[in-house]
Amino acid sequence: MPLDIKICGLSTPDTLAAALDGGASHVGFIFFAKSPRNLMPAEAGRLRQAAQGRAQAVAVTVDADDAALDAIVADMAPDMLQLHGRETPARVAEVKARHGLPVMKAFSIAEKADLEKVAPFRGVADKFLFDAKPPKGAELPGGNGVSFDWTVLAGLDPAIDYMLSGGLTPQNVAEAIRLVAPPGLDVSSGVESAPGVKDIGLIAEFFRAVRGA
Ligand SMILES: O=C(O)c1ccccc1N[C@@H]1O[C@H](COP(=O)(O)O)[C@@H](O)[C@H]1O
Repeated sequence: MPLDIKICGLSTPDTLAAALDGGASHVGFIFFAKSPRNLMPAEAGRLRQAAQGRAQAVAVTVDADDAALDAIVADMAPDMLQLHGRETPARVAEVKARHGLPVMKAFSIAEKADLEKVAPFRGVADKFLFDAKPPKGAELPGGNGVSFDWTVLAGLDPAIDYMLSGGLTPQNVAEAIRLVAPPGLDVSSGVESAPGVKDIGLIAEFFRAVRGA
């Protein structure tokens, strides 16, 4: 099965084009005011048009209420919603029913025991994203460029469809693939020259590293 690759936190047409030309299966747009990658829904809606028919456009939200999600869905028309906060299984089910869109639920992982949090979401969320726990005092629940011990994913039920995330870079992605052979990868900070500033060269380097793995 081909490896899913999501380039997340895109905010310009040229870096989005680099992600699509590189072969991204998913492109992510952030809706979180404290993030340097934050977009307004209409802005993401204009950008995401280039991804139509080429990659899944993912709206990344954090404990968003119905009004915020309504605006994102109306103005951006995402293919998928990523819920990156403390959403419960009931809330995930509610969001799916309200918007009729697939949901990727994110989890913060540090040790094997953290994977037990996934069970109540199986059959509710369509996909999972395993990210590192944010560093103490961090403003963002994700997009911190921090990795976790990927080996905790070894032995995970192969029926769990997930993206490995957190601190991936062109330098370490081959090692992540070698260690856990994840079905998908998600990168943001690792393809930036500064927080929130995606770099076309680093995006291309990331795809080269994945292909060479
Ligand atoms: O990237 C952000 O600013 C962000 C904000 C709020 C929730 C999630 C966010 N990003 C997600 O975290 C992963 C990992 O990022 P990184 O590669 O470690 O920088 C990113 O791909 C988004 O899915």
